[in-house]
Amino acid sequence: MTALLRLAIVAESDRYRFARFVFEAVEAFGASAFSSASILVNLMPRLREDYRHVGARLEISLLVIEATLYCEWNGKRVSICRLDPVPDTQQLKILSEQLRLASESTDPDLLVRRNRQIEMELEHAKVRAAAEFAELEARLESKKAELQASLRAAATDSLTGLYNRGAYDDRLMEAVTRCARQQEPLCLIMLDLDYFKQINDENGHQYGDEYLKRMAQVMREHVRSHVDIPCRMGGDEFAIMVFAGVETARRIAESILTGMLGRVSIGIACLLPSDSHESLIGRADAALYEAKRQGRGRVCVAVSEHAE
Ligand SMILES: Nc1nc2c(ncn2[C@@H]2O[C@H](COP(=O)(O)OP(=O)(O)OP(=O)(O)O)[C@@H](O)[C@H]2O)c(=O)[nH]1
Repeated sequence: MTALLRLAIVAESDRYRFARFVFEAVEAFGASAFSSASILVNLMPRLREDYRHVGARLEISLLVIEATLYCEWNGKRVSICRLDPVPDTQQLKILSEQLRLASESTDPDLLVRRNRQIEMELEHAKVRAAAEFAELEARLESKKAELQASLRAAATDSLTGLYNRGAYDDRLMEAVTRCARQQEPLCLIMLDLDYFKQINDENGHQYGDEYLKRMAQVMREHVRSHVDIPCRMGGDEFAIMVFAGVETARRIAESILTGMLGRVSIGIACLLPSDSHESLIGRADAALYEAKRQGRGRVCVAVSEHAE
């Protein structure tokens, strides 16, 4: 006995599919299509009855037993036609494979199962992709944070937390260019602690460090946060970019002087239309030098500055 085809009848239309496969087999064996058709005509209502009786699913097979093609379901067997010549094993194998492929490609049960499988795989792929995306995003965020932290570190003086010399140079260049183009006020305040060497020598380097930190704190307290830019140039030298006129800069400088108990010399220069950033630094430096020269602990404004 060779089973050529097993099919599940789960919908009315499956009976017709089965009939089509029977005809394919009859044709392949070169048997009489006419007599097979008349048998099928009688068979179809019986299948419908039995399908309705079982309710949901009727398993049906197409078999070759010796020289006869049969249809079998629910323990019932109906002969479709005699096969002459008797097909050999190879022929049966090829036909059975053909029918299997044809029935699988349209088997509603299989299609539903395949769809479910595809849906499940898609769902898994979606979940996997979402997880991978979230992980990628988290990695990107942490890289971004790392990058921002290292950029901040590169621009920050580690002792005081103020901008360092490199950042000061960049920011001043930008500020001069922008303020000159937009005709906005910019003052540069240069500050240098008085007798800091002596403070260090008398109290130790660690005390000196704390003193530098104190200076940074006083500067922060008196500049306008998120507007003006305080920096540590190196050693006991500091600077502030003040985005305002000379009177505001002077007020800030006086407050810092008071905050440091009069022990800092301060020079101020304001941006002139003819200024480059070097000439602005030069005049602020000269004003600071003048403050030192006059005896320290004071604020000097560069000579060419106008009042606000
Ligand atoms: N504690 C400490 N000292 C520093 C640091 N950087 C520089 N110094 C010291 O700061 C001192 C600066 O001395 P000077 O340039 O002579 O300045 P000064 O003693 O304030 O003199 P005047 O500015 O003329 O009043 C030196 O002794 C440096 O060693 C630092 O990060 N920490």
